[in-house]
Amino acid sequence: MLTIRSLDVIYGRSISALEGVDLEARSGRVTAILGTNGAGKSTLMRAVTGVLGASGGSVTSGSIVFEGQDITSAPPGAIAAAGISLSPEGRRVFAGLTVEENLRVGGRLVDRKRRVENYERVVDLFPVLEERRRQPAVLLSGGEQQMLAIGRALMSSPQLLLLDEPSLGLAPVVVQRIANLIVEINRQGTAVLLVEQNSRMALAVSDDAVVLETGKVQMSGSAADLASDPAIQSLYLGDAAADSDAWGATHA
Ligand SMILES: Nc1ncnc2c1ncn2[C@@H]1O[C@H](COP(=O)(O)OP(=O)(O)OP(=O)(O)O)[C@@H](O)[C@H]1O
Repeated sequence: MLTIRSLDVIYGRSISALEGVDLEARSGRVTAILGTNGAGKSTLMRAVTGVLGASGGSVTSGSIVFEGQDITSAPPGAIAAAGISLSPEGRRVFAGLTVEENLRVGGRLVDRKRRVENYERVVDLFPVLEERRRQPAVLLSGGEQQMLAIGRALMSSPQLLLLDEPSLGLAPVVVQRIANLIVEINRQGTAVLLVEQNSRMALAVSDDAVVLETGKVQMSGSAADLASDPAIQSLYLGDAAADSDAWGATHA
């Protein structure tokens, strides 16, 4: 579905952020990208969604192909139209707009009939958004804003949903809910590419996983294999995470 080959990204003239990155996100699956601060996860998200230029980055070699279409240098609108949608890090809902208006913005690229269907799907997944639909997004809790950000991304009927740090800053019980919802969204047929510092949660909901370190892929494979790998356990699923709670939700 999404195939990234030998991708190199730099910021400015020479700051290397990604080097020779290979990644495959398959249809029907959840793929996790793990890595500590500065590993290159956000850079990869920017490259896939076509917004690298806005932060001074550029692809210097390699390719990003989605459903057979080369999107390596495509503008963000074309990438969205091709079927990729992002729920950004830090949620970034439109604080002054109501919940319903936020969702409508997410559905602006699809026709009215599809928009109504997608709205029904979103409020089925997140009933609280229907209850709060006339309230400004700023009044929602952190977890509800995360649900709104994911819901807004789903409004464009993506084939591939990108989730950038959906657990960031949320309480463990809310992280658990978000994790369950990721599984449900995937079960309904949407492929998911999940960027997470909360490795425990990410590996629990994913089929496949890639570990990035200083811009390079250190390891990739099935999430189950990675979760049982001693190096991953000590580096990403270590005691600090295990002590905090089942989902290691203190990574923010
Ligand atoms: N706009 C930018 N200009 C210059 N360097 C940047 C820029 N954005 C990121 N970098 C550098 O690129 C590298 C990868 O950063 P990136 O933000 O992609 O990592 P990350 O894994 O997403 O980390 P985090 O979880 O902290 O967001 C880092 O060395 C970072 O300092």
